Amino acid sequence: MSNPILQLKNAAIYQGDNLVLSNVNVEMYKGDFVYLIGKTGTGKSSFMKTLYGDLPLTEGEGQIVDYDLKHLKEKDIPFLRRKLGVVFQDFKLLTDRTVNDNLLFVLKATGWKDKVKMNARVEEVLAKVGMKTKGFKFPHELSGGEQQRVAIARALLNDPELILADEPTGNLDPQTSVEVMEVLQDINKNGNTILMATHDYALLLKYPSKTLKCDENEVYEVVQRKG
Ligand SMILES: Nc1ncnc2c1ncn2[C@@H]1O[C@H](COP(=O)(O)OP(=O)(O)OP(=O)(O)O)[C@@H](O)[C@H]1O
Repeated sequence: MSNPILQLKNAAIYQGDNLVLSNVNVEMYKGDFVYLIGKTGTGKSSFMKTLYGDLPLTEGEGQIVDYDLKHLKEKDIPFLRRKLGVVFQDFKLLTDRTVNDNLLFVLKATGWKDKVKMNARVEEVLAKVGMKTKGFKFPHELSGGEQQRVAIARALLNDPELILADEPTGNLDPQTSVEVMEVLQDINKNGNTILMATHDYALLLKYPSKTLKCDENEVYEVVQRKG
């Protein structure tokens, strides 16, 4: 088997001095789609934040896309994040510019220079999420589901080895959640690896996949019952 994209061994997740999760052992491989579930406050976001370098890993071992989380330096974080695509519940689009400019902004910030290639890449990722014709719109001219598609397109720009989606459907109605989930399923089928935190059990039942649960300061795999 190839090397894991994500591997945590006996890791502990802290918020400041507060232990949120202990003894975390998780592995993910290329092409996996893994859910992270758990009640509110059980540590899903803290887990995600540790993976993208927003919280330090101080106990246990953690490797993610070839970075060692335990010895991650401040200067490594932008480079780590280039290998990850992070999607948030509240989309986090820049409201003062169009969809195209939101995406071009990220490309510029991550070192792209060639305008022709940049425009082509923007068009390519928008096509992947079914938003090719909406690049000229401002975020406020889009529905929540469309904004989340753009956020997913933004996450795809630098061809990430792992997509971390923290409650990506949390602000969306059930029908729109399914549409966004279809996008995530499509990109997973095309080879992208995805870790998705959610408390939307309807989605889990509709799109069953490996599921990790945060509960009582631990993370463990749960086996879904067949419907
Ligand atoms: N910035 C912070 N400083 C201190 N403690 C925090 C902070 N953020 C979260 N916590 C605490 O860490 C624990 C885990 O919170 P976390 O946000 O990771 O849970 P969650 O499962 O993602 O919840 P939700 O589904 O509501 O987002 C909670 O007890 C919370 O109060």
